[in-house]
Amino acid sequence: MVLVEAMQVQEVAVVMVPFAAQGHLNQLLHLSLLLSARGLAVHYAAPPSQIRQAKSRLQGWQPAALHAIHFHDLPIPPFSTPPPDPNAATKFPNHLIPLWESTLQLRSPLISLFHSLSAVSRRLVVVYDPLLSFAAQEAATLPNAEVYGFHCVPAFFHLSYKSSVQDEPAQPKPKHLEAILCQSFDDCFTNEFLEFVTTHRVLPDSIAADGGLMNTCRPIEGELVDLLAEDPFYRGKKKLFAIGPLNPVTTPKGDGGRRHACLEWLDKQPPASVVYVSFGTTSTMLDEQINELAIGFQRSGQRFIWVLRDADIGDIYAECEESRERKLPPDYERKVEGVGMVVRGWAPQLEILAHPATGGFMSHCGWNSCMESLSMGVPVMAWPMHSDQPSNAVLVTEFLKVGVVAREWARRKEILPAGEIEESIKRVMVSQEGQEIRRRAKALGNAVREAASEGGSSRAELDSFIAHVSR
Ligand SMILES: O=c1ccn([C@@H]2O[C@H](COP(=O)(O)OP(=O)(O)O[C@H]3O[C@H](CO)[C@@H](O)[C@H](O)[C@H]3O)[C@@H](O)[C@H]2O)c(=O)[nH]1
Repeated sequence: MVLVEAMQVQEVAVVMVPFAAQGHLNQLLHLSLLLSARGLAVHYAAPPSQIRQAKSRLQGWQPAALHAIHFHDLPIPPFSTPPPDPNAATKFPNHLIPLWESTLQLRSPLISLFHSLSAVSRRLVVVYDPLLSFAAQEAATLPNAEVYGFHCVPAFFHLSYKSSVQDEPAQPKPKHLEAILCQSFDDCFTNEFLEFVTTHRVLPDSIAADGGLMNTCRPIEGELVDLLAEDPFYRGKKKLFAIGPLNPVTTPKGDGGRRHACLEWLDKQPPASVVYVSFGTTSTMLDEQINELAIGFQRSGQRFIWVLRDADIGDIYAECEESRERKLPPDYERKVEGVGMVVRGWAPQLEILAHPATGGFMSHCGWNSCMESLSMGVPVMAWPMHSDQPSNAVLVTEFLKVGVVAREWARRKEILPAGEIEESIKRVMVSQEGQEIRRRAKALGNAVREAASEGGSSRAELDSFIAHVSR
């Protein structure tokens, strides 16, 4: 009986179609590993440099786990990889648009892949990023295919974004959520990106999706997932599976290789004493702001690890047309030695957040960072930059109350002075108010980890998704 079930599972081929950006590649790679660990045959299809990037930056899994995934390097035409512009009017990574334009050419190699897998599988299950919804349109033409949209952002973002843009009357919301969900955030996206989305109709309104998968969970926003499931797109027809966090929630053990120096340093610090600072892979700070951050951290007197890097370029393995030297105040790293560490390359964020010495996270609130922080019980100092981040910051600080706003969205065009940076660090790390925030973050972390463990709600929804696609 067990053997028959296992064979049936193998008759299902799951194909992941991630959008080309670290925050998107990463979530679908975690999901691939979760599904393949449960016996499904998983295929991950993307341009070669994106696959290489996703694999090399994976955290929380033993590298050998990757051998179970079938990676498909799909060709795309050459594209330019300009550097990010720190002086741009908004922080949205417009410099990635040439890459995204080029990934529109994935349609043809994807069709070939879908056809060949469909021919040898009882069922083809395509999990696609809605920013590449042509993948769903193509797969849906095959008789044995099912398509599931994968949402890289929380239900909160969908609900608040829909409230701000939709022409039809907004979906009624419970009174207590009305104010929090109806805030609108200007300038989250650039006109160039919105034009890209509209011109290529990468997000058509009515994709024939069979359901949706969300990297979120009931302890974080169960009520909001239920509300989203009431949306006319899902109501009564399609199932939404809240299966997050997708990142491993037990302290990652490392792979026996050399540990990053910042982890060795963290080992020597007192519990919950270090502020981790990182603004993800799509944001670039002005030199003036870097200077204020440096002074603010130093003045706060708190220990810190600061990941000081620009946004990724389109192909991180290509030579960048120009690279910027990010200056710190003179002799800064020597002056903060023992208290603060500046990391200029890639930091092991998941391990840092899971480390008992980490007590707070100054973050741009990208959804991976939010989920990683929420699952490790680390409170947030929110500094949103673009996209879903302003609304994620509201979710974390106003709805969940596990963080403070470090930089208000309304002040996005200002250089935030060192004094205010110092203040938000102290609010979380050492104030009376911070004590309560830290307590809530810890309790939520426990609940999120339970949700992802045996008997938890996210595990049950993942089981239900696996049973559904393997039926
Ligand atoms: O030195 C570093 C820098 C980043 N990370 C990891 O990189 C990921 C960053 O992802 P995220 O926090 O989501 O930020 P972005 O890279 O900015 O992600 C983009 O994609 C996300 C998912 O759609 C959106 O929520 C964001 O707004 C969008 O900017 C996380 O897993 C981090 O752990 C590291 O491990 N080390």
